[in-house]
Amino acid sequence: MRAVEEETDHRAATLELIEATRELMLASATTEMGLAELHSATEQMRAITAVLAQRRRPRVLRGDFDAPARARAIGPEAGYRLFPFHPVAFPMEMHFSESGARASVVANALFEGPRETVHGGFVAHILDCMLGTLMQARGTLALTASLEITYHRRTPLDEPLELFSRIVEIDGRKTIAEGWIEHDGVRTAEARGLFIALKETR
Ligand SMILES: CCCCCCCCCC(=O)SCCNC(=O)CCNC(=O)[C@H](O)C(C)(C)COP(=O)(O)OP(=O)(O)OC[C@H]1O[C@@H](n2cnc3c(N)ncnc32)[C@H](O)[C@@H]1OP(=O)(O)O
Repeated sequence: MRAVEEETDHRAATLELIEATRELMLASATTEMGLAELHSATEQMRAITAVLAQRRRPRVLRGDFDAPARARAIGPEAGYRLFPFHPVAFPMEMHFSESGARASVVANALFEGPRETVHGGFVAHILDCMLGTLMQARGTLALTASLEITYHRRTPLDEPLELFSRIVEIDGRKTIAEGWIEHDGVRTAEARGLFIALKETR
């Protein structure tokens, strides 16, 4: 995979920290260790938090706005990782073609809504990311004005999911994009979004 963004050592170290945080979140939420281990782990985590909180920035680090466009210019072999510095965002890497985008993901236990099923809000988050980042990759600074999600069937946890998005129509500042999630070749959810290009430059 070709690296799209230049990373300073500090950003690279932050990436690793965030990856470790994701692993910690899953381990914490699913551990069946005994009381002693739970108390001890909590104490250690609070100690780590105290160290990290000594110097903070007000917001999570952001990726470079142009990085998706650079990935799209390279072609589908280039991967663009969304929200790499944000442990709560759904971890996904998008690949762009001339006309659309795709990604392959697996949703773990942290994203469960109904039993064994991805929460509908995370489905919307994933699809909004697929549509919005495709807009970004096309060089348009646009926000979601509306997003309609149709949940056809349950989107399963711990199973390979294929994500897709494409542009349907462009009319001045308005773009309609659609996206969908497939499991085993069957669509579980679809999205249709209206994006409005901002008047101001970023
Ligand atoms: C810097 C990095 C940025 C990365 C962005 C990635 C995107 C990720 C996707 C997201 O999650 S975005 C976050 C969720 N969305 C928002 O917070 C958007 C909140 N809404 C707004 O900020 C404004 O309503 C919006 C920018 C969408 C539109 O306001 P404007 O003042 O720019 O638009 P205006 O009111 O002039 O309307 C322009 C056209 O769009 C139409 N329009 C606007 N909102 C609409 C709507 N909701 N439904 C239908 N049409 C709508 C409006 O009628 C009009 O049509 P006409 O040109 O034909 O007259």
